[in-house]
Amino acid sequence: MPSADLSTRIQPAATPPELIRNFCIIAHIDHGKSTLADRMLQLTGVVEPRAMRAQYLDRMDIERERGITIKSQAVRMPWGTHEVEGGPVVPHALNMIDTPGHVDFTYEVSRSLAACEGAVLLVDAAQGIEAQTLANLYLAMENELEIIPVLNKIDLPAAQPEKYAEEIAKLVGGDPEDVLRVSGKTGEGVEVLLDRIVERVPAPTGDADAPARAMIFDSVYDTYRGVVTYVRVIDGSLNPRERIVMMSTRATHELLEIGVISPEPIVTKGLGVGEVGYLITGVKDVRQSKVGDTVTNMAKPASEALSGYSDPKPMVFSGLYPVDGSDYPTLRDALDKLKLNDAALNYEPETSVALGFGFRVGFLGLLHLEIVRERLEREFDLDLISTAPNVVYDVTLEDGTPVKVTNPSEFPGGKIKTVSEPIVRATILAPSEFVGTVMSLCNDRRGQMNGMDYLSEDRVELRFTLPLAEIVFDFFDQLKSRTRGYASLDYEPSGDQVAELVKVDILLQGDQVDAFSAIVHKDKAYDYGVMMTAKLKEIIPRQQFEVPIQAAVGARVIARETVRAMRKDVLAKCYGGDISRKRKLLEKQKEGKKRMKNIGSVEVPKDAFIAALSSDGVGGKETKDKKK
Ligand SMILES: Nc1nc2c(ncn2[C@@H]2O[C@H](COP(=O)(O)OP(=O)(O)OP(=O)(O)O)[C@@H](O)[C@H]2O)c(=O)[nH]1
Repeated sequence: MPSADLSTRIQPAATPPELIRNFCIIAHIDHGKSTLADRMLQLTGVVEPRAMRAQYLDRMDIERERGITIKSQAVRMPWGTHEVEGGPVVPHALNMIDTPGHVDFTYEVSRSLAACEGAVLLVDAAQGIEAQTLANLYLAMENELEIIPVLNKIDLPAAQPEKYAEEIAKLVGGDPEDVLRVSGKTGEGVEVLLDRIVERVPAPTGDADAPARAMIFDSVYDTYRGVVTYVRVIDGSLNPRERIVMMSTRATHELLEIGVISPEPIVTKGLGVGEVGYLITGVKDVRQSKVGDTVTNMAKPASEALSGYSDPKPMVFSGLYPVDGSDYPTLRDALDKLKLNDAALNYEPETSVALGFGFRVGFLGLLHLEIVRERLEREFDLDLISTAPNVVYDVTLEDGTPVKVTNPSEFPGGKIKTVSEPIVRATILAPSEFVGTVMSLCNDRRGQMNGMDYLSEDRVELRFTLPLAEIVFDFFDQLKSRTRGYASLDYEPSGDQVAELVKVDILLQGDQVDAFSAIVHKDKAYDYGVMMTAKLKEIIPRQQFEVPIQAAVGARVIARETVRAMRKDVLAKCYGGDISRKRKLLEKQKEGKKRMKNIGSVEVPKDAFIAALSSDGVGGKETKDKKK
């Protein structure tokens, strides 16, 4: 991360709070947040034109390639001037906190918002408001941030700033004229936006003499320096060489280095009220420096932590197996390494009859799954199979024992009282002509409608409660294809709900194949059984004997297909001749086959498993779509 020459640039401690403006940019994926951030870095002079590169703040390769922001970053930029009485004229310090836009990372977004006083609501002038903009806007409003509405990409011929300014004004209140118009690409209007931030975003307030309290809004593992923790100081100050305490775990560390990012790290003599910067304590694992936690001073500790800390909870599970079994140790090491930088990732070893040794991994959502998988494959050169993603079920047995099921094969076979599944509150935005389509899709997925609002004449916001399990598979793809790409989706967890769920097993020649088991709603068990048996019939090669493929719920078979046996042409040598001779040969063949059926076992090539389980294309579509 920091280069040696930069870390030796020492800045004086603590900027006075009245000169600080902490803000973030909230936007739907692709509406141009990173591009706008680039222009701001350039205009404020923190990045020299020759050092500029696109998406300056997105450090991870994967972020840059896919053009998405995964980890938030905070950067300090000088802007405007302020006369200190009797003193010099000094610029304001604008701290821009970049937030990830995707629903999987909502928790990180909400922590970043809590570190700001203002939010730039950035909307693509050719697209209008989308579901993620709405979700993040509501979060910002809950945090009582000053909202600065901005339309971006006004240079596009398809831009309709008038129309969308109305939409935005209706949503956040105020005059459509008040909505700024900028182009992150050409830089038009960006200076006005920076001035507006200084003018409208309130300066931070806090008690400089109180015990130190700083909120962690991000922590990143760096190979050379250990964990770099990003904080926003609320009260008091943090200074080098002090011992600090993480309030949720009571763990203590020494502050080895403290500084601000602008946009490379610059060491400072401390961080005061309202300031945003980074801490280095030499810890090696981001779990010791958790997002949302409060940092205080050990010598003079705060009595109460800042509110709102929660552990990230994995929502979606999938089995990850190396295609080549001998890669298992590499996969284990790779997961250990990724975990250093991803507090939300968790995994346990797992074995599967079909796939061998692997791990059951918990993710925040599908995009998270895809990113982890891609990083494993790319950074550690692994070839992986991932099983179809599933959610976590809470099963209660008849005797009252609770069982947590993160893998369909763990679903208890005995007497079950109830099964509950996670549900989400989903917001879908679509042009009004697609209202019927969206409703019927959500109905198919066991959704319940909670309400609907017109944002403008032709755009509607629909709200549903849906089981998470119905969304994790191909919901987003379906939504996009049925609305010709116009709908957008966002959702947040909303507790658990009891549902009639059953486990469907797949049997090959009577043997259960664990990797294909699935937990589905009882009304959909039959469809799943038929779909899976048909798919397997296609990919399992013919054997010397007949192979039945069955789908079963408990002991009841609900679907069946058969892979016919290969038939050797035993009559090949009989030219003409007696019919009874032919019959005799065929009878003999039949006998032989019967015997084989008993002794034979099905040989299924691993490729067939991979094809049947392939979850390629599940999730992360948003990011793929945008590449087109
Ligand atoms: N014409 C035009 N294109 C823009 C403008 N701003 C951004 N873009 C383009 O829009 C696309 C998305 O921009 P990004 O800045 O990567 O979007 P983002 O919102 O940061 O995306 P995430 O980081 O994934 O949230 C890129 O292809 C940009 O070149 C603009 O003002 N005008």
